Order: sequence, then structure tokens, then C-alpha cells
Amino acid sequence: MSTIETSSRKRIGILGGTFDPPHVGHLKLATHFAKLLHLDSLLFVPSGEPWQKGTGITPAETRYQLTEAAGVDLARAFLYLKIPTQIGIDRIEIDRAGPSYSIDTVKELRKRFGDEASLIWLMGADSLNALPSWNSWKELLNYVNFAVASRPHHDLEANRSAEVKELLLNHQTMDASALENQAFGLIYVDETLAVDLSSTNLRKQLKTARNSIEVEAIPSQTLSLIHNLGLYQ
Ligand SMILES: Nc1ncnc2c1ncn2[C@@H]1O[C@H](COP(=O)(O)OP(=O)(O)OP(=O)(O)O)[C@@H](O)[C@H]1O
Ligand SMILES: O=C(O)c1ccc[n+]([C@@H]2O[C@H](COP(=O)([O-])O)[C@@H](O)[C@H]2O)c1
Repeated sequence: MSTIETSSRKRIGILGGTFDPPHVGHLKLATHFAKLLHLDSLLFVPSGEPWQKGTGITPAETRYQLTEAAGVDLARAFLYLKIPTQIGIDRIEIDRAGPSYSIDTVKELRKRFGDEASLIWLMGADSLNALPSWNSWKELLNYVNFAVASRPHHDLEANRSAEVKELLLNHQTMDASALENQAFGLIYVDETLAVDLSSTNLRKQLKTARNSIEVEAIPSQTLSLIHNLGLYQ
């Protein structure tokens, strides 16, 4: 008789972002990894002060509300798809003063969830490419794993710096389930997603062709809030 190995380790996905606004690309990334990595919980972490985004960012509290609204749509989708992952929208970076550094966030989350939990930072290919510009980036893998999704216009191979190459050499696994069984230190790169959406393009579209935006691009609850608050005009 064969035995099935099960891990009692909690699996927590973390999706940090500016979410200005949240879009269906974020939800597809979240859904893909919730299923693939059997996440117990998924935390959306809206950035308080996204220090690399320049000026003109929507206030943090508003981006938090927009992300909460997207969470309502995602919870509905999870119910329909029978994905048991709990969804949370976390104020950890909004409530912390100063620039939002992921290293501070992962240290706090490690304390909150304990040493055993697998913490998995979800990101698109552009974030992995930009990683060497993040504060104390080399320390991040001492606290979390990374699950990286492909994204149109952000070719991972072509844009890979020597630093990212070395990071992958030391930490990459080809086995997604390895992240479920290890608390931190692994990178899994998934090439199956191809969602051509970005907040930048959607902000432009909301300015110039407001009524042409569809719920395939922005979650319906988020879109209603954008209209109600008169954002991105
Ligand atoms: N379409 C997408 N496919 C895969 N990953 C994505 C996609 N959109 C965003 N992400 C990832 O989600 C995280 C948060 O992204 P963010 O909130 O900055 O949205 P964005 O669309 O990249 O915004 P902007 O256009 O303003 O740069 C990042 O790690 C990013 O790589
Ligand atoms: O820690 C840093 O220095 C850092 C620099 C840039 C981005 N990040 C984080 O990366 C996530 C995606 O960022 P962004 O800019 O693509 O929205 C979000 O959680 C940011 O806080 C973190």
C-alpha cells in the first residue's frame, strides 16, 4: 500500500503591489498560484509608500479600498471554482510609516506566522527582473519563497541580469510542490500565465475611454468603486 505524503505546514501566499488599480492580471496570478501551491491563505499587501513608483500615485487608503473590492470578486470566483484558499487584504504596509520595503514586511509576516509556515511571495516576471533594485533584496529569501509568473512584454530570459541569474542558480526549483514543503529560500518560475494587463495601461484607458473598460480587465467591484469615487479621470 502506498502512502500519500501530506504536509501540515501552513502555506501563505503574499501578493504585494501598488494596485493602482488592481486588475484581472493580479487576480489570475493569485488564482493560478492558489491552486498550484494549495495555499491556505492569500494576503494582498497594498504598498503604503511605493517608493519606486514616482509621484501621482493614488492615496494608499483608496488603493486599499480598491484592493478590498477586488478581494470580494476573487472570493466569489474561489467559491465558484471550489478553491478553499482564504483571502485577506493586509494593512501591514499601509500602517507602517516610511517607504514600503518588502524586507520589513516579510520579517513581520515571519513573526506573525511562525518558523514553520511556508511563506510564498507571488510576483510577475517584471518584479523578478527588478529585484536587485529592492532594498536588502538578498535577504528576502531568508524569510520567504518566491513564485514568479510570466507576463507579456517582460521576458525573463532576455532581461535577466547577472545578479538574478546567480540568484536563480542558487535557489530555483523546477518542482512547485517543493515550496509547499520548505518555509523559505526557494524560487519557482511558472511560464504558463500570459495576461496582457497593467495598471499603467488601465489608468490611461480610464482617462481616455472610460466606458470601454470591461470586467475582463478590472474586477467588477473595483470598477464600480472607481466610477463611484470618480478616480483616474
Ligand atoms: N498581468 C500580469 N501578469 C503577471 N503578473 C502581474 C501582472 N500584473 C501585475 N503583476 C504582478 O503583480 C504585482 C503587483 O503589480 P502592480 O500592482 O505594480 O501592477 P502593475 O500592473 O505591474 O502596475 P504598473 O503598470 O503601474 O507597473 C507585481 O509583482 C507584478 O509583477
Ligand atoms: O522592498 C523594496 O525596496 C521594493 C521595491 C519595489 C517594489 N517592492 C514591492 O514589490 C511589489 C510589487 O511592486 P510594484 O512596484 O510592481 O507595485 C510591492 O509589494 C512592492 O512593495 C519592494
